[in-house]
Amino acid sequence: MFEVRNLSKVYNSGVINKASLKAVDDVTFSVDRGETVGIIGESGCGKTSLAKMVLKLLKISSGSMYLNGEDVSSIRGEKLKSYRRKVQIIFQNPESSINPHMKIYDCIAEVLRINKLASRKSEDEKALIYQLISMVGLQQEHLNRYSWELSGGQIQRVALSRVLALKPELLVADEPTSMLDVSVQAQVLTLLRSMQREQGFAMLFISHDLDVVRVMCDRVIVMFMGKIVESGTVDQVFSHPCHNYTKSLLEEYECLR
Ligand SMILES: Nc1ncnc2c1ncn2[C@@H]1O[C@H](COP(=O)(O)OP(=O)(O)OP(=O)(O)O)[C@@H](O)[C@H]1O
Repeated sequence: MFEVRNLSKVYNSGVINKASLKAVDDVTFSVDRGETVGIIGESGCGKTSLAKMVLKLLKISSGSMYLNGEDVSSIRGEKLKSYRRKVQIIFQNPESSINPHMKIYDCIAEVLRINKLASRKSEDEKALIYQLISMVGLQQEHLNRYSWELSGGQIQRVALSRVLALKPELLVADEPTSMLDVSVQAQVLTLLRSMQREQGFAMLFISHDLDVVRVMCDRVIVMFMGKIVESGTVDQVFSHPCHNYTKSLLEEYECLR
């Protein structure tokens, strides 16, 4: 469904003393419809750079990406617009994707209007918005509030309702619950899984939290200094890690349990 082949990202810096850093180094993997692939690794190993390339927010230095078999590495114009609708992200910090000056109703309506998902007849739009918020467990009274009048978990639900509206083919979840209270984390993760079951999208799940990865993912990719050093099913990687870095990551995890 979605595939990256030999993807790399090199950052160049310095005007006089030119320096370059290979943040993502020759990464190849795929994720299928309905499948969740976890991406784990220490801070600075290149997870976000990889996610940004997948989202086409960052230019790739080399390699290629395919969605449903089509090479999307250098698409532009209408094709890029359509790709951006099919590939969505849920951020760590949901506030960053919700305009604090708009009521929640308008934040959701904005997505429907930009993507022409409901006729502008207010009744059609309202019906779809009511349906979306009920799918993510919010009530109609929340629609009349601003994001700063909601809890972190409720804002993440609003962000999810906007993603649901677009029926994405691939969802990149970048630490989607790390800013939430532990009690709310489980609710949001359960919601994410039920959304995936309903809509069937593929998911790339970036997380530092190995417990969450264990519960959410089918397969896992371990990154170290920009490279994939290990990958496999969650059971394989957690029970029989091969690479020294994965072993130390899991030892640390076992100590904290
Ligand atoms: N715009 C940039 N210009 C130069 N270097 C960058 C840029 N963005 C990231 N880097 C560097 O690339 C490397 C990978 O960064 P990246 O943010 O992809 O890592 P990460 O695994 O997502 O880290 P974290 O878990 O802390 O978010 C780091 O060394 C970082 O300093």
